[in-house]
Amino acid sequence: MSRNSSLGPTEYLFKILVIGELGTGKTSIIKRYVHKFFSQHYRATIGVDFALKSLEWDSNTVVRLQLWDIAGQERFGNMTRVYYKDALGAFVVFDVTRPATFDAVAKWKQDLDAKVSLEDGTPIPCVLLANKCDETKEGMVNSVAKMDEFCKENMFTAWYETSAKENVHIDDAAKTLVSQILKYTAQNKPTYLKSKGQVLLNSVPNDSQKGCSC
Ligand SMILES: Nc1nc2c(ncn2[C@@H]2O[C@H](COP(=O)(O)OP(=O)(O)OP(=O)(O)O)[C@@H](O)[C@H]2O)c(=O)[nH]1
Repeated sequence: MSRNSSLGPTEYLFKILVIGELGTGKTSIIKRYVHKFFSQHYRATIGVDFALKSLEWDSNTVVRLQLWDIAGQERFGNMTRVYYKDALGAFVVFDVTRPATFDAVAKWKQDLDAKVSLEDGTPIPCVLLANKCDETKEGMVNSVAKMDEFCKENMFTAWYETSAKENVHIDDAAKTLVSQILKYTAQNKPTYLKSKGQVLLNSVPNDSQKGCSC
């Protein structure tokens, strides 16, 4: 593998939130993505849980995702502002077999956008996950056109039908989210990374940025 510097690849650490109603599959999606594992057993998350996923993005870039698995019941608590602080991306998850969980998506997104934003005031990149697609033969509760429109109205970067059980589209959704964050960080480095408290390790110095950018 070729490296463009003796300093090694640039390493990013991104804080990513996973939010949505109770039992929609947030923990299961993270377990599938990070540990390649699925369990039917349901144990509600209390407060928040964490997982770390490392991605060799390309030969010059390593991305570490710090995944914050936030309990569904937290929408009614007063800790979300604390949990959301300095997040650079988010997934909002709903359960395609329970329309009420889709009805709550806009509330989660509004709560998110009210409490965290990018330096320029725009919402952080956020991907909507229509989870448990393995359980619906007819497909989505909503049509593709309706989902596209909903995402536009609510400023989601993209949406995917996912299944933690059968490992459908989880990697794709994560790639979309990470590429959106990288696009933003590439345009706003280094002040953005500094101000958000992100770790940028082994950064390749350029003319305007000598030495450590941490
Ligand atoms: N069929 C199917 N079941 C799933 C899928 N994802 C999760 N489940 C099941 O749904 C239940 C809830 O999943 P969790 O991952 O614990 O849900 P959660 O969103 O983390 O729940 P809270 O911690 O309460 O917010 C569990 O019984 C899982 O096995 C999926 O893609 N397909």
